[in-house]
Order: sequence, then structure tokens, then C-alpha cells
Amino acid sequence: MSILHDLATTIEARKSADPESSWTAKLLAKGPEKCAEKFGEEAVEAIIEAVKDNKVGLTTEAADVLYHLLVMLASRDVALDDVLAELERRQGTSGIAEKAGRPKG
Ligand SMILES: N=c1c2ncn([C@@H]3O[C@H](COP(=O)(O)OP(=O)(O)OP(=O)(O)O)[C@@H](O)[C@H]3O)c2ncn1[C@@H]1O[C@H](COP(=O)(O)O)[C@@H](O)[C@H]1O
Repeated sequence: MSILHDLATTIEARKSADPESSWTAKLLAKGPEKCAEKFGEEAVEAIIEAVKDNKVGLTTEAADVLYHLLVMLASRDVALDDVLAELERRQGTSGIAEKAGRPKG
């Protein structure tokens, strides 16, 4: 099992945890909109480090982005395995062909 799967399993378990006992449980309790907002904030912080070419900063912000992506997916009951399956499906297709065949929206 990968670290992403381990983390996704932990985050899933936090859905029924006491918000006072866990930062993840507290964020999930605030609802999917807040989880999406936090993901957006972390993504912007990663962008800033990338533009500055701060490799150490980008590494830690990228970890924050991945964690908050998993929380956002959990908040909407989207399984990590479904996202990974979508990536696998795209393997072997060029990015341009992939974009042309993707549904709008
Ligand atoms: N990977 C993470 C992780 N990355 C970031 N964070 C938290 O995300 C928060 C983001 O920082 P911010 O400064 O934006 O948060 P904040 O200012 O406290 O919050 P706001 O007031 O802005 O809402 C921090 O409080 C971090 O603790 C994480 N919290 C948990 N994990 C993982 O999730 C597991 C379960 O965590 P708990 O649910 O806290 O037990 C942990 O063992 C870790 O593996």
C-alpha cells in the first residue's frame, strides 16, 4: 500500500472521529466547501513556491496539496482508487488526444 493509500484510509476514518481530537476530523466537519477552499489555499501556496523556484518550499507545499486533495476527495466520497484508475486509463494516450476526448465541464 502506498503512503497516499495509507493517508486516504486515515482520512476516511477521521470522518467519524471527534473533531476535537483530530485536525482532519475538524476540517471534514466544516463541510466539503471548506475542504475545497483549503485545497485551493494550499495550491496557491505551492504555486508561489514554484514561481520563486524554492524547491524546499515547493516540496513541503506539494505535500500539503496532496493531503488537502485527499481530504477534499473524501469530503465528496470520491475514492482515491477511482482517481488513480482515471490516470491509468490515460496512460499511453497523448495529452492532446486525451484533452480532445474529454467531456466538457
Ligand atoms: N498530512 C497531514 C497534514 N498536512 C497538513 N496538515 C494540517 O493542515 C493544516 C494546514 O495549515 P494551515 O496553516 O492552513 O491551517 P490553520 O491555519 O491551522 O487552519 P485555518 O485556521 O486556516 O483553517 C495544519 O494545521 C496541518 O496540521 C495535516 N494534517 C494531517 N496530516 C496527516 O493526516 C494524519 C491525521 O491527522 P489528524 O487528523 O490531525 O490526526 C496525520 O497523521 C498526517 O499524516
